[in-house]
Amino acid sequence: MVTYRICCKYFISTQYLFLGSLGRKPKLVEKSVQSKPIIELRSLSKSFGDKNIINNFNLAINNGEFLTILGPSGCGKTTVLRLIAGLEELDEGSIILNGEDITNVPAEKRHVNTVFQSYALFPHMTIFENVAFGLRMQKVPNDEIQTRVMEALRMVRLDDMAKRKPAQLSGGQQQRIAIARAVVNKPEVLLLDESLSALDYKLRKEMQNELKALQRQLGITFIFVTHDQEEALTMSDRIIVMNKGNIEQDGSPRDIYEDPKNLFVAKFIGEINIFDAKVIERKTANKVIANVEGRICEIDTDMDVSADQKLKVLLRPEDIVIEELDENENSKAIIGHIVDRSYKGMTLESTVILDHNNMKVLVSEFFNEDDPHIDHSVGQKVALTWHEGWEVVLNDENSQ
Ligand SMILES: Nc1ncnc2c1ncn2[C@@H]1O[C@H](COP(=O)(O)OP(=O)(O)OP(=O)(O)O)[C@@H](O)[C@H]1O
Repeated sequence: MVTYRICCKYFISTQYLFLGSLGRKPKLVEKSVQSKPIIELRSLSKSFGDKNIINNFNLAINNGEFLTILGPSGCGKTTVLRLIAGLEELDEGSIILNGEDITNVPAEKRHVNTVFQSYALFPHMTIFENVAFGLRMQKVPNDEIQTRVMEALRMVRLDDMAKRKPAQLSGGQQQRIAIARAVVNKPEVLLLDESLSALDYKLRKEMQNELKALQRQLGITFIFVTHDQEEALTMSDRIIVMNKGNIEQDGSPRDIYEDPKNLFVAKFIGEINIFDAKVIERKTANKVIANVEGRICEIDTDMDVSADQKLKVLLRPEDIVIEELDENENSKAIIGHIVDRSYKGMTLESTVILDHNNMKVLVSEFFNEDDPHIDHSVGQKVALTWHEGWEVVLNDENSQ
């Protein structure tokens, strides 16, 4: 444990220093998925009574992709999933699976399977019979059922539990059985609706890794629905952020976290500090001189801006550099004082109140015992700047 923590600290702090010297965040190696769409949702609309839930919803999901639909409760995530599964009828639009229009194909004939939040295992049946159920309904021969069920159970590493009943399994194991029951039908697409939300924190973390590994191993397209942003960032190749039935942003986890397109996405994913800024003048094609909370500095933007235009500058807690105030050295910084400080394992978090407007700013520093700057304390006057180029700049009028 100690070695692990030291390694982590070393990795993160060296990465952090390396980044600081480069002035940009590290490149991640991202898995490539086939760019051929397996599912196309074309202009979907759905209302319940007179309440419109989904309106003109368009999305192409690539073959082999782990796609997460993320959004607040009630935004329509499950409705999208149920429309794909054929469990709800569309008002308008069409659904294409592998080039074939399946809009009017009944749920049981679609090559998609759903794993729900409640695993819905039959309590009186053995694990084997639970997994075999769909195949028996399809009148698959017995010897083939035997082979396919055991193969699916081996895949989720529960083949030694085939004779048990669901009540004799833990929550995580039951969840794996629900997945085995879905994959035994060899679906082209697996739909997972809040499938991990009933698990406790530790098990949930383990299952996130297992599910991701399983998806890579199976090569099946996964469409995963969650309102948990951390889960979405950890597991997905691509995230769709939804709000009130619309797509706010469609991108890789890194795009969504580091380059949110609007304030809704920025606030929904992780912590963010939102500074008011006013344009002074353009300096180069992608740099503007601006007044950000009283700090005259350069910000990165190629937006078409004019003098005095209001902007928003968005900074994650880890983007901000916090230093002890030295009036001579930090005259170009934003000034405040620390009101709270908390240890988070690999990071130290400070809450800073800005002197000029009492705004609360959250700052996160990677923990490094050798760094004297980490020695800040509550009450201390501090100067805030940020790693050049890490800011996200939004138009004030677009950022509502
Ligand atoms: N069968 C239904 N009849 C009437 N209203 C429904 C029905 N199903 C869903 N709704 C409504 O549609 C809206 C979207 O529901 P949906 O379940 O798709 O949201 P969600 O984003 O998945 O939310 P959550 O994260 O809470 O599950 C909600 O206001 C919900 O009350």
